[in-house]
Amino acid sequence: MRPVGSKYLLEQPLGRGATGTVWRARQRETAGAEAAVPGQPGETVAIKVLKEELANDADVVMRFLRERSVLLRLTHPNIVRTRDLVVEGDLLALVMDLIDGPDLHRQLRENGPFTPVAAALLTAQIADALAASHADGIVHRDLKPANVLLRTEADGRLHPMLTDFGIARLADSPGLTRTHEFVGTPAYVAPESAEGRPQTSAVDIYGAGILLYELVTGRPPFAGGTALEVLHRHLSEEPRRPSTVPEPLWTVIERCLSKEPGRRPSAENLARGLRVVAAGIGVHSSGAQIDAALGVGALLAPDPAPAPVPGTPGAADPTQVLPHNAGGYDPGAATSVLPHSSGPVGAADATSVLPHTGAADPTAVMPPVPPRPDGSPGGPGPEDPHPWQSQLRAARDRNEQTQVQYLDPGQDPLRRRPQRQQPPQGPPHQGPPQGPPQHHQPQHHQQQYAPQPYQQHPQAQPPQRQQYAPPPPPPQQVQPYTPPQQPQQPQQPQPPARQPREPREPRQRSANPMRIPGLGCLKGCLFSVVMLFVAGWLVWELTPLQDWVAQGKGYWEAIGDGISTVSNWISDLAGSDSSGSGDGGSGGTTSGTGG
Ligand SMILES: Nc1ncnc2c1ncn2[C@@H]1O[C@H](COP(=O)(O)OP(=O)(O)OP(=O)(O)O)[C@@H](O)[C@H]1O
Repeated sequence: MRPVGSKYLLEQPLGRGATGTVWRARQRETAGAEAAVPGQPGETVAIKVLKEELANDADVVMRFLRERSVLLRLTHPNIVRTRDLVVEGDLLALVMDLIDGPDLHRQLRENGPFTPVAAALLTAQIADALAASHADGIVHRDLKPANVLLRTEADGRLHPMLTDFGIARLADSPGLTRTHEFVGTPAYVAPESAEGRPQTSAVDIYGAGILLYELVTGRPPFAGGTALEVLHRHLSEEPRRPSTVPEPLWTVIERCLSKEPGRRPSAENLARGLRVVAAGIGVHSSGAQIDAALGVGALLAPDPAPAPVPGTPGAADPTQVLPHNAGGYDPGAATSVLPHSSGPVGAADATSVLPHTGAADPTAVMPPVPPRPDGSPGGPGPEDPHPWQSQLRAARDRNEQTQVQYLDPGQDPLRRRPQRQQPPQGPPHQGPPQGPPQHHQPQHHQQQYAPQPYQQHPQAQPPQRQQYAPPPPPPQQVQPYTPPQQPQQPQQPQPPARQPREPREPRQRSANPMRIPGLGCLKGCLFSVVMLFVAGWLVWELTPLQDWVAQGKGYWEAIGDGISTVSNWISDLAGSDSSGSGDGGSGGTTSGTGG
C-alpha cells in the first residue's frame, strides 16, 4: 500500500485511463482545511494519480494548483465530487468520492442499448451536470460513456455521475502540446475541436449528443477504420436516424450533433427537452405529452453565452489568473483533441489509448508530429498548419499506425470487460443502419425505467433482456477518406508502396532420419527393400538353408527334414533327462552312444 501524502493510502487499482490510474484508497487521517471534504480516518475514497508526464510538466502543476478551487467547488448530484487535490513531489492526485458501480461504457457493453425513454432520462441527468458546470465556466471537453459512473441507488435505480471534470483542462498543457502528441477520443470529438476552431461549452453538448445516440443504438454514430477517418466523418457527414430512434428523440440528437456549435441547445435546454421527450414517447403518454414531444425542437434554444474553453483560438479564459504560459505558448497548438502524452493504455475501450500498431475502439493515440526538418522540437509557428492537419499528414506518412478498431476487452486486464463479439471481418461500422427493415436490431436493456415503446414509431422494438450482440456492420456507405484541403501544404507524400513479401524459409523436414512417412513414398520403399535384403541375408547365413540348397532338396522335403531333426533333438533331450534321473553316473555314456 502506497501512501499519497500523509492522508491517503492507495489500496487497489480500479482502472487506468489516458491521463492516469484510478485507485481505491483509504483515508489515514482527516484532511486539512485545503480539502473540500476533510473525510474521516478509515473512509474509502477513489484517487486518480495523474501520469508522470503530466505530473512532471511544470505547466500542468501550475494549472493544477490554480484550478484547485474551481474543481473543489464543483458540486452537483450528478457530478463525482472532487474532495482534495494532492501535490507531493512528483505526484499529482485527485481525491474523489468512490463510486461503487460500473461506468456507462461497461454498462452498455454488458447489457446492450437502453430504451429510448431510459436513454433520454439518463442523458437529461448528464445534461443537468453540464448545465451546472457550464454555469461555473467549466467545460468538460471529454464527455463519453467511460466518464459517466453509475451509482446504484437503494431502490435499484442507476444514478449517473459525471467524472473527470477538469482533467482535459489540466492536461491541456502547452508543455505537452509542444511535444505534439495528442490523445483523444475521436468518436466523441466535436467538429470545431477536430478542426482547431474556437471551442465553447457547446463541445460538451456535441459529446452528449453522441452519447445519447450510443445509448439507444449501442454504438457512436461516426466510426471508421482510423482515428482520422472518424474525425473526418465528424466534419463532413450528417448522422442518419436509425429506425429504432423515435422522431422526437432524433430531433434532440440531430440538434446536439449540429456541425455549427451555435445551433446546439444549451445544457439546461437539453435537459428540459429530453424530459419532455421521455414523457411523450411512453406507452402511457397522453395526447398532450405526445404533442409536446413532437414539438421539442422549439425548446432546444442555444446558450446565448456559452462558456469558452481556455486556450483555444479566439477564446478568452475568464479564470485565467497567471500568464497562460511563459514559454511562448501558441494557443492553436492546444485545440485539437484532448492533448496528452503517449503510451499504450488499456483499451476498452472508449477512452482507451491504444498502441500505435494496434487498433481498437473509437479511441486512439494521435500520432506524434515529427520534428521540424531543421531539427527543432517542432512547435507550430504562426504560419504552420494546425496540429490536427499535421497529425493528418504524419498519420498518412506512417500509413496505418493510427488505425482504430474495436479492442477485445478481454485483452484489457484492468477493465476486465466482458468479451464483445467482434463483427466478422467486414468493413468497419459506418454509422447506423438505415433504409429497409432491419433484421438485426440491437436489443435494448431496460435499466430501472419502465419499458415504454414509442407510440408514434411503429418500428420501435420492445425492450428485451438479452445478451447484447452488436448488429453486423451495415453496408459501406461512406466515400473514401480525403483529407481537408490545404492550399499552402506541399503535396502530401504518397503512402509507401507495399513491400513485396519476403521469401519464405525452406520448409524444415523432420530431424528424425528413421521416420518413414509412408510406404507410398520413395524413401519408405527404399528403406523397406533394404530391410528385406538384410533379413534375407541373415536367413541365408544363420539357417541350414545353404545346406539344403546344396543337397538339392525340394522345399517340402527340406521342411520335413527340419521337423524330424527338431523332433529327434527333443526326444534325445527327453531321453537324456530320464536316464540322468535314473542313473546319474551313466548319463554321459547314454548320451554319447546315442550321438
Ligand atoms: N470516483 C471513482 N470511483 C470508482 N471508480 C472510478 C472513479 N473514477 C474512475 N473510476 C474507474 O477507474 C477507471 C479509470 O478511470 P479513468 O477516468 O482514468 O478512465 P477513462 O475515463 O477511461 O480515461 P481518461 O483518463 O482517458 O478519461 C474507470 O474504469 C472508472 O470506472
